[in-house]
Amino acid sequence: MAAAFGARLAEAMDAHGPLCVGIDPHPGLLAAWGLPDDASGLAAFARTVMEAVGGRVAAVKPQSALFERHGSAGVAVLEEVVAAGRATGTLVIVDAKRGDIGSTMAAYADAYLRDGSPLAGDALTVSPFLGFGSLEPAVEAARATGRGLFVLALTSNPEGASVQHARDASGVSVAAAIAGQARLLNERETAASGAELGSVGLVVGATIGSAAHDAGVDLAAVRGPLLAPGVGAQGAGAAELAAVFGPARRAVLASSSRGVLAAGPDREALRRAAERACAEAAAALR
Ligand SMILES: O=c1ccn([C@@H]2O[C@H](COP(=O)(O)O)[C@@H](O)[C@H]2O)c(=O)[nH]1
Repeated sequence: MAAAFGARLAEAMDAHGPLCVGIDPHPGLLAAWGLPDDASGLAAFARTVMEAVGGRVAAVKPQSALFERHGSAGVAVLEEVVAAGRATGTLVIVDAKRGDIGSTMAAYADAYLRDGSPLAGDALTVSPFLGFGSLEPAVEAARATGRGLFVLALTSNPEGASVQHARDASGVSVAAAIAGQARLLNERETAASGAELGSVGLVVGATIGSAAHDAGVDLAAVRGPLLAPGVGAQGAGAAELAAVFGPARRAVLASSSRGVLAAGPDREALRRAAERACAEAAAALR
């Protein structure tokens, strides 16, 4: 079995810095790159990004929806991205936000977290809004194969607050309850392995301002990686990263998609855009 995802991610961030480049082939970006909005354009886009940043950043995060919109041929391109990540030693976080009843979750776990599956990258984003316990098959598959999960907790979109900040009768917010469950799993893993970070991360948007504090979420206590989308096109930058994550900042993997991809299709320009975004994130999270 591969080393645990938390340890592999910590090593990748030490080597390359705290940036994940999102691969989001939006129709507008395909057009701006002079590519057709079909599976051939998608493949050219994804290959260009991987050639530009593969082996140079800690992780990439393909957005599954933007591959799925091209049907089975698009999903085949997502499989290519997973393979390219493996070939270049770049961690692949498949952003598919899966979540369902346990029996169906087991099938998602087979697709995205089992050795030998062409869609299985290094980690998967998952949704806990059918109950954290429904994620158990994914937790188990990730643990068994050295993969990781990023559980939605405080998302970067403003609409997320209406659910995530809601409190139960004892005053605990939904986000704090999710963070507490991740913390328990990471405590178990890190107690056994001695690793700094466990493999059950959270998605916490870089755009959320004081929401972690307001919702009673102690991000540092989670002892798991914190995937922070919202950098770049959604408006967050160095100041927001520093303010949102405070004492948890060493666990943060900042994620930017359109903010980097807008520099394409020139590979050198893409590479430089990723380097700039990484340097900014590193300075903010030091
Ligand atoms: O809370 C969340 C969770 C996931 N995302 C995803 O990240 C990227 C952001 O793209 P940008 O172009 O950098 O805005 C995208 O795939 C989202 O689905 C998020 O933004 N917020």
